[in-house]
Amino acid sequence: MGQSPKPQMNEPLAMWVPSSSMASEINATGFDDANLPGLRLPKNLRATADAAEAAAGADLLILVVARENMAEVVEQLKGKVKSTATAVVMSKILMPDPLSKEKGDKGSGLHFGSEFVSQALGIPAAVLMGGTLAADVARGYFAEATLGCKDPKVSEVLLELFNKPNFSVSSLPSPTAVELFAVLKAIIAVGAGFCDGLELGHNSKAAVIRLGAVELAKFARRFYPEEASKEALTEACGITDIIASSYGDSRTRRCAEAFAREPQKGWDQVAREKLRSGEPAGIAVLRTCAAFVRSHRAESDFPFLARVDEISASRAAPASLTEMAIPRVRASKALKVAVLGSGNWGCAIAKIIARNALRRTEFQKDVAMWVHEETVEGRKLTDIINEEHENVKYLPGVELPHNLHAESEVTTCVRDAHILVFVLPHQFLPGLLKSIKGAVLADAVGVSLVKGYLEIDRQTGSLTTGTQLIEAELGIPCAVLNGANVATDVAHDHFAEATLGCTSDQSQVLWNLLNTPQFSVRTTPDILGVELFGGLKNVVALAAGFSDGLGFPPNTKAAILRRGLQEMARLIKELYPSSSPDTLLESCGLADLLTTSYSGRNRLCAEAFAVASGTKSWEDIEKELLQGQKLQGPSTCADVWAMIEKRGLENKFPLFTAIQRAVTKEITPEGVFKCIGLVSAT
Ligand SMILES: NC(=O)c1ccc[n+]([C@@H]2O[C@H](COP(=O)([O-])OP(=O)(O)OC[C@H]3O[C@@H](n4cnc5c(N)ncnc54)[C@H](O)[C@@H]3O)[C@@H](O)[C@H]2O)c1
Ligand SMILES: O=P(O)(O)OC[C@H](O)CO
Repeated sequence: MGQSPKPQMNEPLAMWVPSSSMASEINATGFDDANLPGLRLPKNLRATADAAEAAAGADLLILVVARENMAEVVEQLKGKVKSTATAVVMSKILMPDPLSKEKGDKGSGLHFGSEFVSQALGIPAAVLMGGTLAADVARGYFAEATLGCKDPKVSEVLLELFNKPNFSVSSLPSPTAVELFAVLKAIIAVGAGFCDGLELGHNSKAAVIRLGAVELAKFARRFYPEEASKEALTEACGITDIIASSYGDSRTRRCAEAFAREPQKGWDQVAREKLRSGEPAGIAVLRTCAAFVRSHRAESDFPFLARVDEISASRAAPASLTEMAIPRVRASKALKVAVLGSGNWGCAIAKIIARNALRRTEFQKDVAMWVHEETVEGRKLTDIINEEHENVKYLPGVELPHNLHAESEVTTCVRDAHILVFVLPHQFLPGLLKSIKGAVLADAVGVSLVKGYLEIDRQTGSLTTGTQLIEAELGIPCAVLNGANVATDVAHDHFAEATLGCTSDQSQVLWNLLNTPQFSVRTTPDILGVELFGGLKNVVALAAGFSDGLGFPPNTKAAILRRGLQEMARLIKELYPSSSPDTLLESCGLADLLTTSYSGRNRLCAEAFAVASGTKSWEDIEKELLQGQKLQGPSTCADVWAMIEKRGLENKFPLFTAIQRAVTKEITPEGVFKCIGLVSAT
């Protein structure tokens, strides 16, 4: 490639296939029915079962070979490739490094595909990997990938070769950085598949994916400190690939789902039934990586990996995936708790709080819950809740603890309360605060579960968040709890995680109040980071709903979520430069974006909005689909947009800008994807 940097793509393109009968079939028909049924291959493609013949005279060798064929293909190529050629490896392969003992402590002990190919053929190897489920890429739907290439000149040529309007490629200077995420993400897809097989619901799945992503970043930092660039996680080879393979129909996820349903079948049988082949590639990656971690005696630092490995080796039951240690309780004075709000999430969290109050001596046993009174089938909602222990309108079918008391008088509810839990739709927060001002204890503490309260000063563009408003109006400190918490799943005790942003003096008591074995709370001092991630995901979830409404496949949806997550983090940094970059990987960040974008109300309504093609208003859709619950995305979006516009930041936030234009019908939902360059060829 050195002498001729621009490959000539108009010449016949040779493609190696595993058998001569397959080669003849493809050359005769123009179709590869085994791998890509129904799609005609380009006319200049010529199949051959002889790898050396396919590679003869080539400047560029694209290796996109199944794991089980890679060694054989490379063997056939040895000594037959041009010494100036470059390989581009797309196969996601991991093997134990045969040289690791000789390398001693310096050796990583793992061998990725690019290193294997480069060493065997004596030529440089780049990689190209991302959220690229093949069938959808072949059909022209938008997808994105990351090129890992050491040589900047070669990188330029490859970017030109691969970048298309519907296939967006960016580059990093290290192939290993790309492979670390794109290959090891298979372990996360195994965990995601287990969640699907166990039917754990979206919060649990988002929590499992988040735990996996955190461990993957930690693994990279620990064992590949030079290559592990922070960016790789938030590039297409990281977040996009993790999401596409955990939610799309990736082979690893599909097999793991089947294994969790019937572990007695074992991987071989599951793979035969689901893939018509042997053990899926992701399981080989999992085993190799787990053995490597054991050899470094580091299992206790990678509990997610260890647990997924135990389940896959039938040493633990699939259901143990989300087991958590039972927390210890510290006794102190009995605190009165008031829950302000009684909607879908209000009742689900009140159930947790009331159960913890019964168990733990530091809380008074009776918990008060303020209900915005209304009549349901001729009866007061407070009476129904107090007599039948069920909120039949907002959380039907879930029994509420008997020590939870519904109260319609808000000042009675907050009287003498030490802890005020704010959990109502953001649009009603200012009204509530006005009505309780002067009625709360001076040493009370607030904790806000409200997502999306962002008050923008239209003159200056300055921002007041919900916790800031509570502190200013009531003169009490306020913590925040946000996370991947679709309420109905939490109410049914499916495992979920949440992030508690609070000061150190509040953290123990609030954690004791909110944490349970099924609702795992992690604390951070980054209060505003937690709160803003919780609000901003409402906006990105609208784009996820548009993607579903328009029928876009998993690669495209994963790409829009990655772009959204980037803009969320960028806006938080812009507003609060001291916020922690680590908050993105807490439940309130990545995991909440996932659960909302796959099963939340914002997603649901935005999908309906896209399907209606401009014929329905948001108000009508909310009424039709949410049975009295509240949609937050469009109004949060308007607030975010006001902030962006006032500060002149449109260019830095193209996705938020485009979503606002679609929400207000200035452009179509499809226009959002076009505005940020996600164009599908179909
Ligand atoms: N539902 C979820 O899955 C979920 C999960 C996590 C966080 N959240 C967040 O929690 C907050 C509360 O959401 P929710 O799901 O409990 O509410 P919801 O969407 O179920 O909203 C209905 C609630 O609003 C109340 N209401 C209606 N008019 C009112 C008024 N004028 N004044 C005061 N209250 C009024 C209703 O009585 C009812 O309690 C929101 O910020 C939401 O984003 C929701
Ligand atoms: O249903 P949504 O879209 O309001 O999202 C619900 C929760 O915030 C998910 O954590």
